[in-house]
Order: sequence, then structure tokens, then C-alpha cells
Amino acid sequence: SAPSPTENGGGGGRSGALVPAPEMERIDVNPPKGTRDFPPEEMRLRNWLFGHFREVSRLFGFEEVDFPVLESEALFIRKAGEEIRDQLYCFEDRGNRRVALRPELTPSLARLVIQKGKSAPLPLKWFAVGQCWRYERMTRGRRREHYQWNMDIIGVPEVTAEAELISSIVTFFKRIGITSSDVGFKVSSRKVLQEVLRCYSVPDELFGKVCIIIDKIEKLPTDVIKKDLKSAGIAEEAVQELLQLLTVKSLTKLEEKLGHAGEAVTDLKQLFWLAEKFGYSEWIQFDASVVRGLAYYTGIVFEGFDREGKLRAICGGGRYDRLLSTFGGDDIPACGFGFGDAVIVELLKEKGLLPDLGLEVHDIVCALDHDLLGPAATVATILREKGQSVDLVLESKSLKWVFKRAARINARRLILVGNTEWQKGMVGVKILSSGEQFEIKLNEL
Ligand SMILES: OCc1cccc(Br)n1
Repeated sequence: SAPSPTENGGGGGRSGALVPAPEMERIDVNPPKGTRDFPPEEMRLRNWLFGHFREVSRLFGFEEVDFPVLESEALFIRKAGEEIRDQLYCFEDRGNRRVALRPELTPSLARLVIQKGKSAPLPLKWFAVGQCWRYERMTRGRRREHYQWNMDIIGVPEVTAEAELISSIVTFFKRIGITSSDVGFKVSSRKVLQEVLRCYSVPDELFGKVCIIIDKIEKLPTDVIKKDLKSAGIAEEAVQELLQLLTVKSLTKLEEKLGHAGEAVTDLKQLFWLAEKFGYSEWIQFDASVVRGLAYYTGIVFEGFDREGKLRAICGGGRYDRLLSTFGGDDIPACGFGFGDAVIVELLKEKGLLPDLGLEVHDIVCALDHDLLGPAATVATILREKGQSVDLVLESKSLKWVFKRAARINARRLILVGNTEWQKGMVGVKILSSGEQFEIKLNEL
């Protein structure tokens, strides 16, 4: 006998109404705090965005890679006081292993490069689009996950690698209608800080920590930055020199302070020269205050910013020549960037550049009565084998219902399977934009 409406978990069978069992509480249908669902409209926008990420990566000859969202916690444990460490989404699994949801993709990429060794001849140009996680107290209402597009060049010590990466991001911006009037890149090098710290005999081990402290310069009061630098063991004189240097916004000024021979100035001059050759000079500017918040950067660093100053950094990256060796790999130079999927959408909204992405089905196929559902399935299959997207009406529905659905799914044609026509091996076709209507043989569909 048919299950009673409250049996089978409350979803009655054909004969029973869909009445939930009285004792069933409605579950929380929202996604976990800080996470997002992607219903069709949002998923179309995400696919559009990721489609541009992937097309630009293809244009630059990069190969796609991916890694587990779950990694060993050890991959992300660095002692430089990074925010990413404070917000690590980590736990102990059932095998008592310390694991974490990846907060970024670069360490996984470095792990895979080491794993591949000589079987992956250098240079490697790899890209990934992956979900990254952080556990932040929801008091700030910020998200706990986002998708990041990463492009990395492994095995190229030259600044040409950084110049190529910035070119790829400029290419992406141009594809989606963002111009250099909307967005720029602040570019600097951590070698600027390194040269100053070495002048004051600050040990290299403190370099990462100093960078992380200085990266907070726009978020924390200067006296807090000074206090933190001194607590890290940096002498008063060095602190003054560092903070003064961070205000430099021109390469000429930087050269006056550091001289022309140092690597910082040489690298930056080379990058700005290459930018002119790539054709994106108007997109970049030197700004000594750019440090970035990841401890492993060792050279050029850059971040994309909105010129109206309303949004957080759009993307960021730089050179990380020591990361692979800190994982026990060879001393292989590397650079890369991360580009999140959230700020860019805010920017597109600001600029009125969000694309209009409706569902587009080519044909809606409908049987004019119940015993023609089989022939309708045959017609749908013929059309699909021709590469047409088809919405097959799966039940007996009124024409009013069918026309309403056709409009909602932006169907171009309504294919009507009726007895009279079917007997002649034909179907009815209505072009929904013009209203034009005609009969057609199956093999002419
Ligand atoms: O931008 C840093 C970051 C990392 C993981 C997840 C989210 Br949301 N944000």
C-alpha cells in the first residue's frame, strides 16, 4: 500500500500529500556562517568570472592545476605573526592529524612543485582557481571563504616573471571593461626594507616579521607600528628610517635614498621598463608602503587597488624565492599572485559593469497531450544530438504554462509535438521572438 504521508521521512508517495511529519523541525536552510550558496544567477556570474580567469591563463600559456582544500596544518604554520595564521581554519581529524582548510593556494603549489621535482621541467607556469578558507569571528560579519585565481611562475629569477604576471591581470581587467582609470597597481620590493634592515644589522630571521608588522601600517596607528617594531628588536633609529622610507612614492626619490646599485632599485627600474614594453605603464606606480601580508615574499610585491579608494585590495602578489627551500625543496625562484572573487564583483557593481547573464535555452519541447511524451523525448534527443540546448516539458501542461516557462528560460523556439503533425513525421515550430509559426520535418529540425 502507498506509504502514509508521514512515512518515508514525511515525503508522501504519489498517493500521499507532501505533508511534513508534525514532529519534524525545519532545518536551517542557510549555508554555514561566512559561506555562500551559488544559486543559478550567482553561479552564472561566477562561471563568467572564472571563465575570464581561465581564458587569460590560457592566453598566457599557463597550465591549470588543483590541490585538496584540506591540507596538513604544517603547510601554513609560519612564525611571522600573519593574519592568515591567526585565522587558520584548522582542526584535528579522526586520525589525530592536524589539518587545515587552505587559507591560500601558494603553499599547496609549492608542495606539488617539490613533489614533482625533475619530472616538471622549469619554468613552470601554473594557474589554479580554488576555494580558500579562514576562520574569523563573525563579529566582523566577513566571509569565511572565497575563491582565488592564482597564477605562478616557478624557476624564473628575472623580473620579467613579475612583469608577465601583472600583464596577465591587466589583460583580465581589460576583458571585463575595467580601465586604468578605475584600477591601478601599487608596486614595490621587499628588498627596499631588506636593504635598510641590513644597514642596521637587523638579522635576516626578523625580515618576515618586520614585513608583517609594516603591512599593517594603514590599519594601525603609527605608534602601535613603532611599538611592535621595537618589540621585535628593531632599533629606534632603524624604525625611524623604515617609516620615513615607506612614504616614498617615486623611484627617483628611492634611488636618492638607496643609491642606484642595490637590487631593490635595479629590479624596480627593470619592472617599470618592462611595463612600458608590455604597454601597461599607466596601470602601475611605485609605492614603498606596499609590503603585502604574507611572510614569504622576498622581492617585488604588488597589489591592485581601486582608484576611488572605496574597496579593499582587489588582488596581490609578488616574488617568493625562499618558500620552496623552507619546505625542504631546492632553492627555486618563484612568484605569483592571488585574485579573490569578491572585491572584483563589488568593483564591477560600482562601475555598472556586471554582465547580464540570463539562462539561454535554445528550444522548449512540449507534447500536446500525455501519450505524445515519448515522441517529445525523441524530438528532444534529436535536437540535443545537434548541439541544441533543450528544455523538455516532462509532464502534461497547459500551453499557457508552457509559454510562461518558455519566456522565463529565454527559449528561442517552441517545438510542439502534436498528433496530426506527428502522423506526418513533422512537428510544429514557433519562433518566440517573432511569433512566426510553421511545421517542419524531424530531419529538418
Ligand atoms: O583574503 C584572505 C582570505 C583567505 C581565505 C578566505 C577569505 Br574570505 N579571505
